Amino acid sequence: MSDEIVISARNLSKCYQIYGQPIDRLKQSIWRSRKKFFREFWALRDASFEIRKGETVGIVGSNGSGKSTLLQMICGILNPTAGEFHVNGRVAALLELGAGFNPEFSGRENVFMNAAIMGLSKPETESCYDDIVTFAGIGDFIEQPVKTYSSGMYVRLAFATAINVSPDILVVDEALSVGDIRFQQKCMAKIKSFCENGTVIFVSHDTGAVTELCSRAIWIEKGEIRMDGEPKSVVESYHQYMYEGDINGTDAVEPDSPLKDSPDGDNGDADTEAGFLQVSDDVRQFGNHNVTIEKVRISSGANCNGVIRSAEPCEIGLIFTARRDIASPIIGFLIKDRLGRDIIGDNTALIGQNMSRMAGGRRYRVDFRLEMWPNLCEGDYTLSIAIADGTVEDHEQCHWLYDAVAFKSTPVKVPAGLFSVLNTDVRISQTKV
Ligand SMILES: Nc1ncnc2c1ncn2[C@@H]1O[C@H](COP(=O)(O)OP(=O)(O)OP(=O)(O)O)[C@@H](O)[C@H]1O
Repeated sequence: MSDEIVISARNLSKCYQIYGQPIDRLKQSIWRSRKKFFREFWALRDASFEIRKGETVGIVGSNGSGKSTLLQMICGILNPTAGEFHVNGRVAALLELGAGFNPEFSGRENVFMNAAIMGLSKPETESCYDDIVTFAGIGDFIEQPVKTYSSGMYVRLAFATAINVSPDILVVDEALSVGDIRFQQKCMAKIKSFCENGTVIFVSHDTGAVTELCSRAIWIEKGEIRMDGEPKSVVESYHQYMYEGDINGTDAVEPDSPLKDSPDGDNGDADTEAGFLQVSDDVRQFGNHNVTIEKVRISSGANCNGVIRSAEPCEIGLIFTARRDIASPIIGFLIKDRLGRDIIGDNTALIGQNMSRMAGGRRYRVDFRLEMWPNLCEGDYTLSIAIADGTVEDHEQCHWLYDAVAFKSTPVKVPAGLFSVLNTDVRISQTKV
């Protein structure tokens, strides 16, 4: 990444005019600015940021938060209502693929026309033409009018054109549908290789892809930038916001309210709690605090919270106190890798474990026993733990601890991907030729 700023936005805003009924539009055109027949809706307000050359920026946010509006302004498809905006370089938009194609023109003519719109000279387009045709893989159809193309062929050619004309900035909407699974993977591989050197802006609901692909993330909510920074923290705050939406209005007790004494008088036992780590205050966490997770442990044999070896049994344990009755507890864990990608997770509801009501004022311990720790890539991982009340579809988060424990996982054999199965038989047979 260089220091060169390729996109800069200052107080960028977009306001739509919402008309109650179609006739109001006509009235507005007659009355002009003397009377207002619409209400204003600010899809984006005061967005300020700078994007440097080589950055891969993921944009996250809930539905209708303003992500596409921002992308469309970056690509010049929409004009801002207010604010300043500068783009330094050629932008390839993978948004509405093929929107600029003329159906009567052949594929070849459309490639040249689109490339010209993106600022390429004829010799420049000629030099990348073969790459475009090879990437699109539509064979002789390239000489046919695009109105004869299937929808898949249409987007293949549009994608191939956009990505092969050496753009400086690639703008991608994840909702982009680019044909069959093989072509989608080819597109993702192309986008990933572009990410290595080019500048990419990437809108996605797949927060795992954002932490994996991006060097920076911007979270937009209700038309405003809520957070801009390192992808893992931005995604965690966004997740937290999404869950807190569920728990608004609950009469949660204060996190620091005194705990009731346990009716059993059982407030911890040094022997049974061996290896458990006290949750420290600096662990990122959220929830309504109807439950407080106090201690956590991941262990394998004699190893606690340090190194977990593949193919060995593993236990994940937590000790918590219910401050209120929890009618339908769901307890789960999530293992993430160093890029924040979710690798393994499970919870009592998915396991089918029947969980009875947990009584307020009592202290509980839950242990997950994993028969065999999977063969994960060698590296650093974290354990997140959560307790919710409700069903998988509809619940309140009581206490969620992000990355409560960090540990290393060592494989029994080097996996070719993120992990591998533990035992694979190979059978070789031969016949005479
Ligand atoms: N042409 C338009 N006229 C009026 N309102 C619009 C128009 N286009 C978008 N909006 C509104 O602006 C808001 C932001 O829309 P936008 O498409 O940018 O959201 P988004 O974050 O991309 O959503 P999603 O994740 O669902 O794709 C939404 O409330 C949407 O209804």
